[in-house]
Amino acid sequence: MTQPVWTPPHPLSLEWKGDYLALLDQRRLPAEKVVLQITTAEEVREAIVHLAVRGAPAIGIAAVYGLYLGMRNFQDGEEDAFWQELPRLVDDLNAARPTAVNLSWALKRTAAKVETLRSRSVEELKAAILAEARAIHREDAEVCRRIGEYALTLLKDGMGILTHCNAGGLATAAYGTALAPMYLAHERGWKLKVYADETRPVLQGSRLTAFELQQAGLDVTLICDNMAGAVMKEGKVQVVIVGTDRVAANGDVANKIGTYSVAVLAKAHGIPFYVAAPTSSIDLGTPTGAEIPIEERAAEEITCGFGKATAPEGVQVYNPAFDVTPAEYVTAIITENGIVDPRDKEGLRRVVLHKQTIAEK
Ligand SMILES: CSC[C@H]1O[C@H](OP(=O)(O)O)[C@H](O)[C@@H]1O
Repeated sequence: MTQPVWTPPHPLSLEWKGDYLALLDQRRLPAEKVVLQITTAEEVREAIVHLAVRGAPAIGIAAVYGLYLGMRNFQDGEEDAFWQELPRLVDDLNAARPTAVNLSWALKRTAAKVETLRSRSVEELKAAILAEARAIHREDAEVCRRIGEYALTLLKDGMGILTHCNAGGLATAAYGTALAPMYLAHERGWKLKVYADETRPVLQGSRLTAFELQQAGLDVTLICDNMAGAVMKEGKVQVVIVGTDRVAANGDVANKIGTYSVAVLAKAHGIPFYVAAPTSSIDLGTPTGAEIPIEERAAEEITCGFGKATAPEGVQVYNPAFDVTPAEYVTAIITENGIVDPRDKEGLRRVVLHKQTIAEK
């Protein structure tokens, strides 16, 4: 099993068990902790599509384990069939969700690694896929810790912090991105007061962020999304920190729907708005936020959330799962290689191409 660099104080989103992938089914949280035993690529794809596993880094990690699970039945001597199936399966897993660039980043990284071994046996190729999955999994925990360390330099003991959606341990291998500084601050005895937006329609904030932080003993207050402006106006919040699914080359940020509204409110109240972003979420190949594909999800997430009808039958619904916050509303992007102004294109390139990236250590 891949051990994260540190053991977070809550259930892990995913664990490799040697011959299957254990996924904490996040659709059942917070009421039930159900662990799925995943043994096929199709099961991984379904888990990503239906948010049993979610969060940009976590779906990238899960997808590469899925690639291994989908290729592991090939035998030596079946090299032609192996090389025919690999790109098809990469594309199939990559199509599970369009917005989080970590999904394609993890799959492309693994496919590129395996490509360098084209002359090897099927057994060696399969071993290389699994080794890359475990490396990406392991690196994520270290990346999150470093994001937490940098983010902590922007926070002060006693601050009120608002966050949106879940960019915590349940969205990553261990500690999370936006939540990483909160866990580190807690370990250092700081008293931060976290305001978690419930984050309609799938409620990642109330079901996951509030769950994680409460489990860890942190001071978390749950609010409805439409209360974010009020808590800012009342002086309860001194900083906002969120995760991201994709940062474009010009610093525009795609994140859970509602993030743009929070960013505009933060700007209106003179509150710093930070985005915690592993460099695997920074996509220099996408020029601006306008080119980031925004996933639209089923109307039922809004009209019949968690099985209770709350809208008239047949009503028209618009359900984009993400929105784009223009760089001008982002105070800074916090990565594992440093803190950068989103409008500093050279700065974004620098942190992404940083010689000290975890992968190159
Ligand atoms: C560090 S996770 C980033 C991102 O992923 C979440 O989306 P979803 O729950 O739909 O996978 C949310 O946008 C988080 O901020």
